[in-house]
Amino acid sequence: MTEIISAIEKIAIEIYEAIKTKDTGKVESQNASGDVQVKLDVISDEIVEKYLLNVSSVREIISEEKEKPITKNSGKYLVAYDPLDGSSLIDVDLSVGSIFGIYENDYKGSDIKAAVYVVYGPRVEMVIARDVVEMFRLNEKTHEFYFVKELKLKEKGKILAPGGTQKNWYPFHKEMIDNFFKEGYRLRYSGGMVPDLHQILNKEGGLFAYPATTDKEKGKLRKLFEVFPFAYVYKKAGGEAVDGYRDLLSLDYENYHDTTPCFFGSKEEIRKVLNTYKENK
Ligand SMILES: O=P(O)(O)OC[C@H]1O[C@](O)(COP(=O)(O)O)[C@@H](O)[C@@H]1O
Ligand SMILES: [Mg+2]
Ligand SMILES: [Mg+2]
Repeated sequence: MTEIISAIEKIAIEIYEAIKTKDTGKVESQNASGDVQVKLDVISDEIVEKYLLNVSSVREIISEEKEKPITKNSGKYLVAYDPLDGSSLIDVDLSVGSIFGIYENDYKGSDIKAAVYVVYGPRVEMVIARDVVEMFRLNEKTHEFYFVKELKLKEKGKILAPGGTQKNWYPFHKEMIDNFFKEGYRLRYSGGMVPDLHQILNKEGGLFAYPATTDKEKGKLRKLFEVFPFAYVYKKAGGEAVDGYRDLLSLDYENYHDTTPCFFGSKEEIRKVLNTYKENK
């Protein structure tokens, strides 16, 4: 596992360099989810592949940007990754990220054994979730990551990241979100999953929601590359992560690019989500 983490450190430094220097334009191609790709999606994916395929303990990798996995004939771990999450935000200079789920045997929620994400913002920060959740920061002079703090969620927070197109929210979901705001929660949503979830962890509580909507019954965020890794991080940080009804890490998948509605947050906020969804099943 440590050789995977040191590979991700090198990946983060190289992607950060690419973000600062490369063209943010779009390419003709689309990824496996049908998203239009920006050049940096492709460049970032190539950087991840270059390093991860050279790690002896990695047997297989699969990218959000590719249809199928790349398999070697030895190694213990499977890595599912989003090389550049929120890439459409780069040309407005907002923070973006990379997400890595480290699995054994398969890519079900219960197969995930660790998760790592990187935030490319005013600083570069890396969060590693194993038994606990630890945050590191890049020293841009020495090119080394140094430990900053452990990330823990309190029972309840004060900020809310309500994703999805609001005109397509189910009425009961809209009422639940409105009630949080009536309780005084502050809106904190950038459209970048990584910085939005990183903010809640650093503020020690709150709720991120990307629900089922009338136009996207299964939500938008991808199980293997985005949802299971962050579910692992939030649960290890003392929070919860559900699809509205079930623990996200209890979910299986059918296709590599399956999406799911997802809620990540402090225990109290997730209890409210579960109660609301149960009443409106
Ligand atoms: O623009 P929307 O519908 O709110 O969706 C925002 C979500 O989509 C994403 O940008 C999808 O990420 P990708 O850039 O990897 O496709 C997430 O980062 C973010 O949480
Ligand atoms: Mg993504
Ligand atoms: Mg992406």
